Amino acid sequence: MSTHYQTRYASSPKEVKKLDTQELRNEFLIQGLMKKGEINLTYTHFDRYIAGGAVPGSESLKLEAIEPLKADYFLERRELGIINVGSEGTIIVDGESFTLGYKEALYVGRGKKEIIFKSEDTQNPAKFYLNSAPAHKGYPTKKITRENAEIVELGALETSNARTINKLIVQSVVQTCQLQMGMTELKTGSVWNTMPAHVHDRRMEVYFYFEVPEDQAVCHFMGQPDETRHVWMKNNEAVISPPWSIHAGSGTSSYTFIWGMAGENLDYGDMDMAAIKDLK
Ligand SMILES: O=C[C@H](O)[C@@H](O)CC(=O)C(=O)O
Ligand SMILES: [Zn+2]
Repeated sequence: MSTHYQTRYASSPKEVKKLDTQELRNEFLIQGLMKKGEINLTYTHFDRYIAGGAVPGSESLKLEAIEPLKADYFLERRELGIINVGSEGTIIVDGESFTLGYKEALYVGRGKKEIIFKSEDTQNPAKFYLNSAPAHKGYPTKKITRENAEIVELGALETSNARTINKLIVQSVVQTCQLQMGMTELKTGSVWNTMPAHVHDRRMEVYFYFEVPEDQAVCHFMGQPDETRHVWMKNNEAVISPPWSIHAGSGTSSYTFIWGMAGENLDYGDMDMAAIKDLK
């Protein structure tokens, strides 16, 4: 078995308020997603969202149904979003091949039985970042690149938050049940993401940081707007954002991250903004 998983239970703002640094990290930080020759998943009890990574080495990797799904195959009652953050690789969905270059995405709908991951060059493997949510219906598989993504420029260099939001798996681009995913790239010299910050109690979210230089870090902010906490993060680490929490970050350099969310609606713009001056 090359598919591994860990479980995270959901927590309330009341308990999170009392956590120390390590306890906070144990609840929300996800490390070790990208291990060569393995699939590493985290099953969260926030909207039963799964986040993880698949890094096929010399052998291809098959996505197996992990025990908590109690399913014959992974996508029996789920949908899947994949973004490649490594070298070129191929995903074979019930015999149909989709090759993903760097930063390209694939949506796979409910009901697809066999998902296989392969790297083109096993020395420089593909790194597939995976998000999955429960699904009520099977929608067609679709590859998404920059050409068919919805791209929005936000922020300014003056406020250190100039960034490009690449909406990849969103309702204007591909039909999904509840999954939404995209990638935000910080402009050189800009370090703040998702600032001004927001919450959306209707949806949970997971951030996966990459293109963080080896000797740099991203300080991720979470918590209710008037009760924030921070989690220091390295390259290729993810962090769970409960639906009641802000999710924003500031880096010691520019970086890129993937956001993914699920819950009550598919409305990306449905956010409750937290004014910067009100943050505590
Ligand atoms: O709910 C949406 C997500 O938090 C992100 O898309 C926000 C983001 O990438 C940014 O502002 O930099
Ligand atoms: Zn958000």
